[in-house]
Amino acid sequence: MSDESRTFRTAAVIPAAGRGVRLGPGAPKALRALNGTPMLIHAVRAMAASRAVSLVVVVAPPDGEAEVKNLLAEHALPGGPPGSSWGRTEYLVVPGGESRQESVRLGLDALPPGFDAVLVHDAARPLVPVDTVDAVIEAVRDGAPAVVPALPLADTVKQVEPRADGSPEPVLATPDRATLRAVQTPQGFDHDTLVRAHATVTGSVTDDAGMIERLGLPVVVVPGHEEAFKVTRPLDLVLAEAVLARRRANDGF
Ligand SMILES: Nc1ccn([C@@H]2O[C@H](COP(=O)(O)OP(=O)(O)OP(=O)(O)O)[C@@H](O)[C@H]2O)c(=O)n1
Ligand SMILES: C[C@](O)(CO)[C@H](O)COP(=O)(O)O
Repeated sequence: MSDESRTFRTAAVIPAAGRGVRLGPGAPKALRALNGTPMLIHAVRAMAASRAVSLVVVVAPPDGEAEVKNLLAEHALPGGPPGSSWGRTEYLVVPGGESRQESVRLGLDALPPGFDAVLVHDAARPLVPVDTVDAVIEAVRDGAPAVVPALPLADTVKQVEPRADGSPEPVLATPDRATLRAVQTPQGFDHDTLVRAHATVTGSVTDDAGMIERLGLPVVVVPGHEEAFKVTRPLDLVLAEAVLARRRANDGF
């Protein structure tokens, strides 16, 4: 990182308030364990691993704020426990909302003044490598108002006419796969632009960059990473454990 990076302040907001319905019954998804450690802690460590990130705001399940604070205090984190000011990275916990969008806005509301850039990172993407995090920050620092990491698609994609009754869905079109990307997080934003988007854009979106698109501002893509996949369904847990086992074998971590 250049000298300039010392004056460019970046915070990370981690929405972690979802239930994880698609993962099946159990604790809220972010609190479920991967290799014995809550998914959320992996995600927090992934953000704090970047030297550019000086504050991590965790948006907890609405009834899980105290539990999340305890988890952050119990697990080793770069910069020390929540509230500590002696370390490089500080941590805050706030309660989340009904939707991902609302949870992100509540996390943004908790940010103290003085941040240039904000990352928004799903707790459900616990294994994103630090190089991907840094690539996103770098592109924001270079002037992009919004940056998303993304990967080309491995499958052919069909546009269909959805059928709620379970009957076969008619195919309407086959979009050119070369122009499509599967979008991941952390997504990175100019701070003021993201705050404006959350204050003014109405209607639901599935990612924060979608709000910037609705403002008519540019969003750019940097390469994502296979290990930044989202833990959504039960098989994703198996994959995440396998990735961690491979890291342990390779790095002794
Ligand atoms: N009200 C919500 C809903 C989701 N999220 C967070 O948004 C991220 C991405 O959402 P997703 O993977 O869809 O999580 P869930 O909403 O928990 O999953 P599901 O739709 O299966 O319930 C997750 O880290 C999740 O905790 C959130 O903070 N607040
Ligand atoms: C933000 C996101 O992870 C980017 O791929 C995704 O849009 C979240 O969507 P979900 O339907 O809430 O999983």
